[in-house]
Amino acid sequence: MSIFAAKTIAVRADSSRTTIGNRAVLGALQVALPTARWTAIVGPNGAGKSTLLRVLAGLLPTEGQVELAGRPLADWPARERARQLAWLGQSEAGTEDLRAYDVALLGRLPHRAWLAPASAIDHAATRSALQAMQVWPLRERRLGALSGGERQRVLLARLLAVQAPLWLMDEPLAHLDPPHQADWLAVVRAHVATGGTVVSVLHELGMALQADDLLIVKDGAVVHHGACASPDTHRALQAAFDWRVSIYPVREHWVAVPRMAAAPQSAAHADHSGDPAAARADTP
Ligand SMILES: Nc1ncnc2c1ncn2[C@@H]1O[C@H](COP(=O)(O)OP(=O)(O)OP(=O)(O)O)[C@@H](O)[C@H]1O
Repeated sequence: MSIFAAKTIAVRADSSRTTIGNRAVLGALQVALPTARWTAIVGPNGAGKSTLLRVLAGLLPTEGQVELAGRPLADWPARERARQLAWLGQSEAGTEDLRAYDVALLGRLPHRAWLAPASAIDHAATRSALQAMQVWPLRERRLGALSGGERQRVLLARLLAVQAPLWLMDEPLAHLDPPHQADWLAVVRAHVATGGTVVSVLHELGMALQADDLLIVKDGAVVHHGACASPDTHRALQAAFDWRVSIYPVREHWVAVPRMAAAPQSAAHADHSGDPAAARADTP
């Protein structure tokens, strides 16, 4: 059983400040992200979303403490931590000459002894991850020779191959077409349904609203953390984007539509869904 199963909080950050160089990028933060839920981190450009994700992953030092499953990150042996937390960064580079198969196999490194060859279990996990992302047929191709979407799916396969309970992902849907976005959502939902935890930075608000919870970041601060379906969360989301986004229900989902600055109020507030709840999240 995963050590996360007994914890209600998968990852927690309690920090007074995070700096990059001499620049304070994040202010004081108290973030506690629950186990077995999918949290999407959203906010305007430059708000500090990627920085926060890197802090949660222990990739960027912060003035304070980050805990993974109730234990300070610094207290985790590196290999054990790498088995618990799978990471996908934004615009990752450095493995362009590797075959897609070998890129996904990198996800198995935390499971392998130093310099030990990959085991049958490692190969099975790699194959299953590549198949889940529908890139098994591309396994012999170099990463650098793949399209943007194919490449992203190989990197997602590397994350899956770790078989970690916690996934931290920066823009996982980058370059993915709608069917592959839907497939990724299904993979995330299956992970969460079996007790896994997902934290992802997402720019596409319609996709972010499919998560369980939103963590809204603005100007280096967390301004809201709440359920995606909550009206309070919708209002906080709109406020974070200076009311330049409208939110409407469509069947069981929420959609977010950018609003043109000069659009007449009546047009910007138009609701074609027929659901009277549609208008409620649209007013400052
Ligand atoms: N290496 C760096 N050196 C200096 N400043 C940085 C560095 N990386 C990020 N920043 C700054 O920190 C702030 C937060 O950046 P971050 O990438 O976390 O924002 P973000 O919310 O993810 O933005 P975006 O939506 O544009 O991807 C920005 O003002 C950015 O310019």
